[in-house]
Amino acid sequence: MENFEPHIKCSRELDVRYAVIPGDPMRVDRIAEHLDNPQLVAFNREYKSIIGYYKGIKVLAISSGIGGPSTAIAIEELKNIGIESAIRIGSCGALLKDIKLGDLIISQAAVRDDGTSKTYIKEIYPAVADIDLLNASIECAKTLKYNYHVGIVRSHDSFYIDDEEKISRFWGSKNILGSDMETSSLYVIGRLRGIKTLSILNVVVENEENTKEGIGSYVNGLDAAVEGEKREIILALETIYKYHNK
Ligand SMILES: O=P(O)(O)O[C@H]1O[C@H](CO)[C@@H](O)[C@H]1O
Ligand SMILES: O=c1cc[nH]c(=O)[nH]1
Repeated sequence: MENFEPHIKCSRELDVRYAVIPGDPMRVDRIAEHLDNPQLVAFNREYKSIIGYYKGIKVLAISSGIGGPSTAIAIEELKNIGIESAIRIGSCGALLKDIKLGDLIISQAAVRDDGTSKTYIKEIYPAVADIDLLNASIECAKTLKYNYHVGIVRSHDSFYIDDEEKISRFWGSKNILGSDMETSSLYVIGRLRGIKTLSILNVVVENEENTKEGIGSYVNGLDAAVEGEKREIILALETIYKYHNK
């Protein structure tokens, strides 16, 4: 009998090593457009999954939902079904002014300003990308001629707190490139469980732009952030292809 994981509702029978992980379940459908023979696997809670092929390589696309807790559950259950490498394709706010809408941030490491990863291990344990996936993605981004930045991001838990602007300015002043809500959990828990991880982020809010308005225009499909999303999908899939064939 197939042993389905309780939240993601996927099993080892999928026989897949690579996962692409957006936060938003709707982004899974947009990943499907880049795969051959995409098939819906499951849609339970925030976890929507499809399986398909990219240039002959089997890939699972599965949403993580928002934040560390749901991401942690996804990583744990993906490990159980045999995933070896996972690339997040997320959206983020830029913390520096030369990083523009639709630019990609290839996250080398993350500031652990989330709660979830701290429940696993103390903050002196670093949140860093897998070096092979990181290098492959940089090479692919160069070949594709995308606008990209490589550096450290900050993952946080609270979107609408009163002093978010002040906090963002502080981290920007420390040369942190952008902020999201999942990269640090992905990197720490992935590392602890032996899954190679990388997080590629699409800038949907520029530095000092109003966060709510920026995200609103992204979800309404109005601007360069939509092109950025397409690019991060292609970059993640090309990275898997390059890494697989190294
Ligand atoms: O677009 P996703 O991948 O969900 O990423 C970002 O968007 C959500 C907030 O709008 C958070 O999950 C944040 O990390
Ligand atoms: O500003 C932003 C935009 C997206 N996601 C975040 O976490 N912050």
